[in-house]
Amino acid sequence: MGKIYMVGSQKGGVGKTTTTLNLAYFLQKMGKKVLAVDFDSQANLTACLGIVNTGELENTIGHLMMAEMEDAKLPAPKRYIRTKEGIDFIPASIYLSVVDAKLRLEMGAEKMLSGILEPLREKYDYILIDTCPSLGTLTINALAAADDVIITVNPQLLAMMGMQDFLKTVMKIKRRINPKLEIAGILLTMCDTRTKLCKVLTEQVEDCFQGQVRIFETRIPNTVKVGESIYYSMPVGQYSLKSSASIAYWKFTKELIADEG
Ligand SMILES: Nc1ncnc2c1ncn2[C@@H]1O[C@H](COP(=O)(O)OP(=O)(O)OP(=O)(O)O)[C@@H](O)[C@H]1O
Repeated sequence: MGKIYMVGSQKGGVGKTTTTLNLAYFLQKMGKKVLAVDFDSQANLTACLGIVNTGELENTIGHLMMAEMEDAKLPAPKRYIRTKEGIDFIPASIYLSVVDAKLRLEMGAEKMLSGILEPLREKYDYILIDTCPSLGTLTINALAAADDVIITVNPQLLAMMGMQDFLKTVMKIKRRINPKLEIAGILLTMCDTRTKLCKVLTEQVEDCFQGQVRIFETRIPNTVKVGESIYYSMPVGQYSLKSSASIAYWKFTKELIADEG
């Protein structure tokens, strides 16, 4: 049975999509069967996987969520799961924002994504959910579906802002909806160790969460190679295997699954 990771954060632009994409890439390089789910109406992960006109897509995660809400039969997985570079994925589009608005009025709304992903567990070793930067109904759905959360933090932005709110939401969902939910750890992304600000904010995260939440040893460096790889719709591991970000994401993938045996 596959394990479901949510990659989340209350902040935008902190490397959630980049982490989901590269984790998926390196897991499949290790021979694991991976499904990446774009659960953000910005559809950045979908674009990173080579689909540009996302507005024209029919079988997106938004469409599946709508069908789930309406108790309609879901299409067969082969109709909505696509594959790029060995990574299976479910795309997103702006339609997910329509679903978001409808979800708020729906009874038992927090379990919709779980209803879609549970039957897929048996086909995959890992299911990775890329989420939007909010604490709204979509994020709650992702937390209700996940086993573990990877929290991405960019220590160049005000790293601590909103972290406590995000952790409180995770704990609330664990208590009320999804008792198996755990925090896999905090991943520091876009680290520029040459800058004083990055060092100060990294220490702040360590001081605040050490002993409470795991902080991954691997730090993802800030490098132009990531932007370039996204421009070419590729994981950085594929675009530039020897780049510092690629090496770091490879290390992070091994660190993440090391305890799983
Ligand atoms: N290690 C890195 N080095 C340099 N740039 C990076 C790195 N990681 C991500 N970026 C860039 O930062 C921007 C935001 O990254 P990303 O889309 O992964 O964040 P996000 O948290 O998913 O954003 P959102 O919350 O808007 O979905 C992108 O332009 C991406 O190319």
